[in-house]
Amino acid sequence: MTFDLASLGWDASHRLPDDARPGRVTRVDRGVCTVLCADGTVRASLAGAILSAAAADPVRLPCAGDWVAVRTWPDERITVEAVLPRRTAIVRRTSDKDSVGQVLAANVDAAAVVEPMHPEPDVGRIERLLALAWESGAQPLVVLTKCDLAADPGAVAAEIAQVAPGAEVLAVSAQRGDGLAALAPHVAWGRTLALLGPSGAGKSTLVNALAGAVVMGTQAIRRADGKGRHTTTYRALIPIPDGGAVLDTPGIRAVGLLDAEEGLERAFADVADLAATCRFADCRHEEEPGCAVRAALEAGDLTPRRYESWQRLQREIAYETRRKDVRLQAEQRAMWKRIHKEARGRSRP
Ligand SMILES: Nc1nc2c(ncn2[C@@H]2O[C@H](COP(=O)(O)OP(=O)(O)OP(=O)(O)O)[C@@H](O)[C@H]2O)c(=O)[nH]1
Ligand SMILES: [Zn+2]
Repeated sequence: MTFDLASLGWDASHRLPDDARPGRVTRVDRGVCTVLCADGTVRASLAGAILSAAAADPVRLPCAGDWVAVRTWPDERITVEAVLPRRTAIVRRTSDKDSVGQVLAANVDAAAVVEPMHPEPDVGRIERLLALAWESGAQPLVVLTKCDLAADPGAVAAEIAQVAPGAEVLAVSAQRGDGLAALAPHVAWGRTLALLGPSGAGKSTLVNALAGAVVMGTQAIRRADGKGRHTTTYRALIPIPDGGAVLDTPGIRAVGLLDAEEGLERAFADVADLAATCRFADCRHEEEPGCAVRAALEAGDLTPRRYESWQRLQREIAYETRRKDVRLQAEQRAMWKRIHKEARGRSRP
């Protein structure tokens, strides 16, 4: 089997180590990457250089969507030798314990925040995921699924557009095929669309509709064979027959933000623009005179819900960034201690 990597957006200007060939990671399971190369799909383990880089920073681990350099050894073993520089990366904070980043998807051109219209979209979750999407460097959009179940899909889409400045908002029904044409430009030749959303939002159903075939197990199918509720247990990049790819992320329950100030500014451009016109540059939007944010709240141009959502996400980012800095400082101190100890050991007669 041969595969045209250009259909997935391969950029031939990437430099590869000698004896290595390019490929794109379609999924990762416990350190083993499935990589789509020009001569077909291979399973590859991680080279030592990647493992040691990842020990210092888990963001260096390959993830779905990464372009990598693959090498086949004389004993037929296949390894991923390097992760090529990412154009875009969707990074979340992993656990609440330590402020560490985890890449959910790499090199995607568009990042769709997928949220069901029925029973009703979770506006706060859309805002949070939009901040993550903007931060990634990809073009964010909002895909409202299951529009066949909504009484007035147009009204819901218009309402969500209010909290998604700069992002296209689409209403789709994978079941009926409604609205899918509007997504086509994002999964065209050379382009990759990532789907971000909660379990049950209909991401797998959407992937199948876009791929024109059943490539992902959906919840409905899974229920039939009595398995668990969360159907997508891995991140997967799915090539689309006419070129392009969709990258499905697992039903992510919690998405923490980390170092996402810029993403937040973009996702809340309306509020950030207001804040920029407050009389004082360091306005806390409390009692200060000439506060444009308070004025907008009083005039009803800004909803208290959105204002509070913005403040909450700002606080979260500030807190996590501080925690990460503290952790990095502690790691650095531990490293210096070790170096000094070793040096003392060596200088002893
Ligand atoms: N009515 C209607 N139901 C849909 C539509 N799309 C998906 N569903 C249903 O919604 C449920 C969840 O869909 P999935 O595609 O499995 O959801 P998912 O986001 O992939 O969930 P995870 O795999 O757990 O992350 C299934 O029962 C689907 O049949 C749609 O357009 N209309
Ligand atoms: Zn103000």
